[in-house]
Amino acid sequence: MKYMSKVNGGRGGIIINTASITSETPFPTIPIYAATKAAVSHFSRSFGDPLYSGKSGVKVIAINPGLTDTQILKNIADYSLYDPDVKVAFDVMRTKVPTQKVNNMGVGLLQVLEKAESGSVWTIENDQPAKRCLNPA
Ligand SMILES: NC(=O)C1=CN([C@@H]2O[C@H](COP(=O)(O)OP(=O)(O)OC[C@H]3O[C@@H](n4cnc5c(N)ncnc54)[C@H](O)[C@@H]3O)[C@@H](O)[C@H]2O)C=CC1
Ligand SMILES: CC/C=C\C[C@H](O)C(=O)/C=C/C=C/C=C\C=C\[C@@H](O)C/C=C\CCC(=O)O
Repeated sequence: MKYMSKVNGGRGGIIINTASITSETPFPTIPIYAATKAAVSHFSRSFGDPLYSGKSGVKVIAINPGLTDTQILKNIADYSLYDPDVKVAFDVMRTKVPTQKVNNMGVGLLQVLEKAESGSVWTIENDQPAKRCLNPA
């Protein structure tokens, strides 16, 4: 921000923070992970306010990916509280929710870069276009 800000002679820009759809709803299998993502989303909404972006010319935006086919989905044990039933519960959840291809994150990100206002949060899931996430819904 220090170097991007127009206040300091920078050119402005866009910061995209990666949250998760787990930031929007209680998520018992990964409570600490979900809480940190809620913080990322909330921080982006606040720091993206025109109070800051109006002067700096730097937009701050968050994205909430849904389940996406990457390595992190194989590392659930590293992120959950210790309980042998947690991995089972997570795997059951995964059978009920579609996992999107990584490519859709790239497509959705371009859509967000083109149209998102500073302070907005966007969900990208299920191989669908990016959709603005309103809070409260
Ligand atoms: N894959 C999914 O279903 C979802 C992923 N996300 C978020 O997307 C982002 C990217 O994750 P993925 O590509 O899915 O996972 P990934 O496991 O494929 O990639 C995560 C990368 O972060 C790196 N990393 C981990 N800890 C680090 C550290 N302390 N310092 C520097 N690098 C570190 C790892 O080496 C790895 O390259 C993460 O913030 C994740 O929480 C959000 C929602 C859903
Ligand atoms: C490190 C943890 C591994 C993956 C988390 C992943 O990166 C992530 O952020 C996204 C998860 C997305 C989940 C998508 C589906 C949500 C479905 C809801 O209908 C289910 C709601 C609650 C589930 C309760 C639970 O499993 O804890």
